[in-house]
Amino acid sequence: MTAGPAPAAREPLLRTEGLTKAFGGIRAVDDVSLAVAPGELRCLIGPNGAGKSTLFSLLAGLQRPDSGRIVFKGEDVTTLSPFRRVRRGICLKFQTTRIYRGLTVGENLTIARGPRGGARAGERLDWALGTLGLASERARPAGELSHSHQQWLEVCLALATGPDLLLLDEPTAGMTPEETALTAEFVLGLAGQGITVLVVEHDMAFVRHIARGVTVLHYGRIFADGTLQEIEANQEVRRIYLGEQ
Ligand SMILES: Nc1ncnc2c1ncn2[C@@H]1O[C@H](COP(=O)(O)OP(=O)(O)OP(=O)(O)O)[C@@H](O)[C@H]1O
Repeated sequence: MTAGPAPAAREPLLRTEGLTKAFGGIRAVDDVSLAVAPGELRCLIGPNGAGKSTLFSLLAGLQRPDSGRIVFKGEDVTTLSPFRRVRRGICLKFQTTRIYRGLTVGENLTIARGPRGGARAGERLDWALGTLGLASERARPAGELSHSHQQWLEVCLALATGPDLLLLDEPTAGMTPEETALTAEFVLGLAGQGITVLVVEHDMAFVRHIARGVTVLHYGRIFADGTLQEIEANQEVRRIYLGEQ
């Protein structure tokens, strides 16, 4: 049997080329070239100050890079505003909550909802609210929710925009191990529904639960990239990040 032609490489959903952002003398993000395939779920890890949040803020358009490009679905979005990126399908869930605490859960969701995604986005949102225990809380002021439910509401608000690429910055911060496990299951569920997800996370229990591709940032650069197994077996990563000698 003769071998057929090699399958065409899949066009990444997101690509960065030489992305760089400095603050004074510190290169927070330093020449980062990254490709994320459609439907991929990837964790971004690295020591404090490695540049993870800055990279996310460049991807979401909250800051402009000094140099380099961001290409999303084949379009150069490097100079687009955050609002226009959301319209194109990139949405960031912040590390800290940005909900309107005095408004109800339902009102927060109404404000966040955009024109993208149609019925499918609505179904995903209903699934998310049910999975995270928020479906019965629609009439409750968001400020009365527990810490974890506020975090989850924030994820749902990002989801309400109908994203193709969801950026989650430390979604399990301050959560119990049980809440962290539920968040990991939920993120796996999101990926199962075709949403591409990049997650910055310090909690290795979460990263292990997800057990997908991992990118390690260190001093603003991509230090290592691979499967969870490859990253955990990498002695240099263990030394810089996992705290081993
Ligand atoms: N607005 C800013 N002004 C000056 N320096 C900044 C600014 N934002 C980030 N930095 C610096 O850039 C570097 C990267 O910071 P960043 O917050 O992106 O790292 P991080 O990997 O997200 O860290 P952490 O895990 O602690 O959240 C750090 O040295 C930080 O002090």
